[in-house]
Amino acid sequence: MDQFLIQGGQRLHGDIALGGAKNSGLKLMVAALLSDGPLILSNVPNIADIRTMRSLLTGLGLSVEEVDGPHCLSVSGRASSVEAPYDIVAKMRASILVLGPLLAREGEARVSLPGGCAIGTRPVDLHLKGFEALGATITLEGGYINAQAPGGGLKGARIVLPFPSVGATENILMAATLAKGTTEIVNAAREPEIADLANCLNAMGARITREASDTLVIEGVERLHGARYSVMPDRIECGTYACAVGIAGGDVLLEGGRVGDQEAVLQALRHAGVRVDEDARGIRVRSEGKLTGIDLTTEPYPGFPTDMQAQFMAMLSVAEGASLMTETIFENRFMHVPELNRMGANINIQGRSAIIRGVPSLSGAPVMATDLRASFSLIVAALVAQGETRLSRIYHLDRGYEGVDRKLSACGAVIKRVKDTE
Ligand SMILES: CC(=O)N[C@H]1[C@@H](OP(=O)(O)OP(=O)(O)OC[C@H]2O[C@@H](n3ccc(=O)[nH]c3=O)[C@H](O)[C@@H]2O)O[C@H](CO)[C@@H](O)[C@@H]1O
Ligand SMILES: C=C(OP(=O)(O)O)C(=O)O
Repeated sequence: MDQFLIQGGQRLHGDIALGGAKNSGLKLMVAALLSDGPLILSNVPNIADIRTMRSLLTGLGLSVEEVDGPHCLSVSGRASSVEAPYDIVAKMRASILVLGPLLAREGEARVSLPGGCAIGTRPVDLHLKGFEALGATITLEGGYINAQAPGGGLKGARIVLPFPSVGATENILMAATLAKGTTEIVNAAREPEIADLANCLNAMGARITREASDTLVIEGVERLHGARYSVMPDRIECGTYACAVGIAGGDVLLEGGRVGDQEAVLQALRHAGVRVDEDARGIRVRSEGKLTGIDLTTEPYPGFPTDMQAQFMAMLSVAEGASLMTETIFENRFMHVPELNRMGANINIQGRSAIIRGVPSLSGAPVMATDLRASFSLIVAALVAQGETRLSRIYHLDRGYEGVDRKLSACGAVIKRVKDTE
C-alpha cells in the first residue's frame, strides 16, 4: 500500500490544473445505460472511482473504451445483465445510481444495498420511494434491492423529496427520462453536478427543465441517443487546493475553477483571510498564511459543502482564535479530528459540532487516512507542520484526487509517494 511523505514549511506558487468532477463524471458514465448510441465523455478524471465505475458498467455488458488516453471515455452498448454485485457497490456507493437507468430501460434491476460507510449510515430510502412513485415494485432480499417496472414501463409522477438528496435526485432524474408522461421532482438537490447531468441527458435527447430553483420537470421520451459531453471541473478539488494555499501561504492559479459553482466556499475562504479572485483562466488564490477563525455549517448546495468540511477544519486549526464547524449532512464525518489532534491541533467534538481552537503550529506525525476528504485534510495540515508527516491508507485519497503529489510538488511542496516498506 502506498503512503505520502510530506515535509511542511513550503509556500505554494504556480498553477494547478483542476480535473473533471468525480461527482459528475461517475453519473455521466451511468447515463450511458439509457442511450442507444455511444456517449463520449471528455475531461473525465483518472481516479480509482472512475475505474470502479468502468468495471461496474463493463460487468453490466457495456463497453468502456479510452479515446486518446484515460481522460476521454466512450461508453456504449446495452446492458446484458441487470445486477450490480455487492463487491463493487461496497467499494463505491455511487454504484446505486445504475438502479434508475436499468429500471427505466431494461424494466428491472438487482443492486446490492450499499450499507453504511465511514462517514455515516447513508440509507437509500428516498431513491426507492421515488422509484415506487414511478410505478416500480421494490423488494429487499439477501442484501439486494430487486426492482421491477410495471408492464408498460415507468410512469411519470410528482415526487416531493423530504430532503434534497443528491443521489436520489440523480437516480430518479435518470429513470424519469424514459418514463411515460411528466415527472416533477420537488425539493430536488441543486448541486452543480445535477445541472451537469441534466445538461448531458438533454444533449442525449432528454427533455429536462428546472422550474423555480428546486423543481426539476422531466417530459419522458421514447429513447435517448449518443452524445459528446465534457465533465464539469471539480469544485471540491478546487476548494481543497484553495485550503492548501490558504494554510501554506503563496499564490496559486487554480485553472478551470468556476466562481459560480462555489460561492459559499469562496466566501468562507475570504472570511478566514484568504484572497480569492476570479481570473480569465480560473480562480487565483493568495495567502500570507495568516488566518482568522470562522464558524461554518455544512448544508445542501448552495450552502457550504460537507465535502469541504475536513479541509477547512485542517486550515482553521492554525487560525487566530476559535472556529465552530457544524456538520448537518453526515452523522459521522469527524474521523479526521483525532488524527489532526495527533499533529498538535486543538479540536473538540461536541455532538454534531467541532470547536477548533487555533494553535500557533502543528507538528508532523504518522497519520492515517479514514475517508476521501479526511485524507486530504491531513495533507493540508502537513503542509505547515514542522517536520515530516507520513500519511498511510491513501487508497481513500486515490478514489477522488488525481496526481496530488505531482500537482503540489509543481507548486513547491515537498511531498513524495512511497511504498509502505520505504
Ligand atoms: C458520489 C457523490 O456524488 N457523492 C456526493 C453525494 O452523496 P450522496 O448522493 O450519497 O448524498 P445525499 O445528498 O444523497 O445524502 C445526504 C444525506 O441524506 C441522507 N439520505 C440520502 C438518501 C436517502 O435515500 N436517504 C437519506 O437519508 C444521507 O444519509 C445523508 O445523510 O452528495 C453528498 C452531499 O453533498 C456528497 O457529500 C457526496 O460527495
Ligand atoms: C463522500 C464523497 O463521496 P461518496 O459519496 O462517493 O462517498 C465525497 O466525494 O466526498
